[in-house]
Amino acid sequence: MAARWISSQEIARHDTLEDCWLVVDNQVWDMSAFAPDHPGGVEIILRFAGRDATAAYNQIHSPDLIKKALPPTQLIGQLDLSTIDKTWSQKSSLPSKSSSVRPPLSTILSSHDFEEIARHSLSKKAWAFYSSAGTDLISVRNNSLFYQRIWMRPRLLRNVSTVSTQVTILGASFALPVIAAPVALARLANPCGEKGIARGAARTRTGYCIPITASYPAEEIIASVNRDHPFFFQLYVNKNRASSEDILGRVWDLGIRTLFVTIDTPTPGKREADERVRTEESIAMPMTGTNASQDARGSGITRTTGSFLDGALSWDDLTWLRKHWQGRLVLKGVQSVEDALLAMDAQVDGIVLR
Ligand code: HEM
Ligand SMILES: Cc1cc2nc3c(=O)[nH]c(=O)nc-3n(C[C@H](O)[C@H](O)[C@H](O)COP(=O)(O)O)c2cc1C
Repeated sequence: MAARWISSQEIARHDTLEDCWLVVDNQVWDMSAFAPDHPGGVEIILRFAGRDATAAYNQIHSPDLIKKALPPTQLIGQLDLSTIDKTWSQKSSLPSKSSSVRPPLSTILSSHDFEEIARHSLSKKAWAFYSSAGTDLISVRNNSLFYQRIWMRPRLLRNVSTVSTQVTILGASFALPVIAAPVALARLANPCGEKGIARGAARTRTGYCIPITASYPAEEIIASVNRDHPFFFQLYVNKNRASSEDILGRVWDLGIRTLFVTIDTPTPGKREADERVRTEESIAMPMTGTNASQDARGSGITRTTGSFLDGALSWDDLTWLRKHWQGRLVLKGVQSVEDALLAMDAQVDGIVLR
């Protein structure tokens, strides 16, 4: 088949995650499907979307990798060299080394490494949001100290040549006894947002509790995963109960059967670091219908998106919840023995501490 010649101007128009073309050695590749799964991170691909990535690509990869990694159908043509103008040449030089370039995943050894890299590579606002905690940070600091009090008492001389981390949690079978917690607005850290987390969870057969505060609607998150996986869903109850009922119906229709209802947030926390860093772009939560904004007090994402939270929620509302949710019910955020006992009396299927 004759090569299709593509002008630099046309290539430049395909510069988004959903519609992402990239040039390597004058060949034009459609990276839209591969970009979110690029082992070197989606950001670097996005940075070259609609541009010539030859120099950056060759610094890292061998020339034939691209043909091995991408199906031939993604090769859509040849850069028409006669259309190269000044704008194209300028954009196609190597970008200066920026702190937003993250090291290869394989070099990250622990969650402390992740935290350190995030501190330097996230936007100021994203870092303030994810790393901040309530008021004087007393709970968050002490939580880490309490974790350090948990010690193992190893029993030895057991045959551990084959071990299995396989586990069943709330009726769902996982490869590891770990569930990724619901954390709002993952898109602040990466354009794939919760879709990326969901894909990773499905690929590694680990749990993920999709938050109502996600940056994508649950429908889009689930649709981006190309295999069956038992996802959980986290609900903050809305003052407008009809809105919560609608969400519960949507989540059920997606095949989700386990609901975590967060009960420790009758009102948004006072996250001071998050208040202090201005919100530069509009940040929406499609399922809560709220947007991050700024006012005289500051730019706290938690506060400005949390106006829907229902401070009137009480144990009596479990009857209402049961009426609209036939699946498993977990209460998230229990912090005292007394409340754990009340949860048992209410016959919920589980509790999450803190
Ligand atoms: C243009 C098409 C590209 C394709 C098809 C592609 C494909 C891949 C593949 C298959 C890997 C897995 C490891 C390997 O086999 O080497 C990888 C890793 C990686 N890629 Fe790319 N890549 C592309 C462009 C780029 C560009 C432009 C950069 C810019 C710096 C880049 C940076 C990286 C990095 C840093 C890794 C590290 C992986 C690790 O060790 O964790 N890639 N890429
Ligand atoms: C930035 C951030 C956003 C969070 N968003 C949510 C949320 O939307 N819903 C929820 O139930 N919990 C949310 N949480 C709480 C976490 O799910 C988790 O319970 C908490 O961070 C304690 O776990 P950790 O010690 O592993 O951080 C959030 C926590 C953080 C730090």
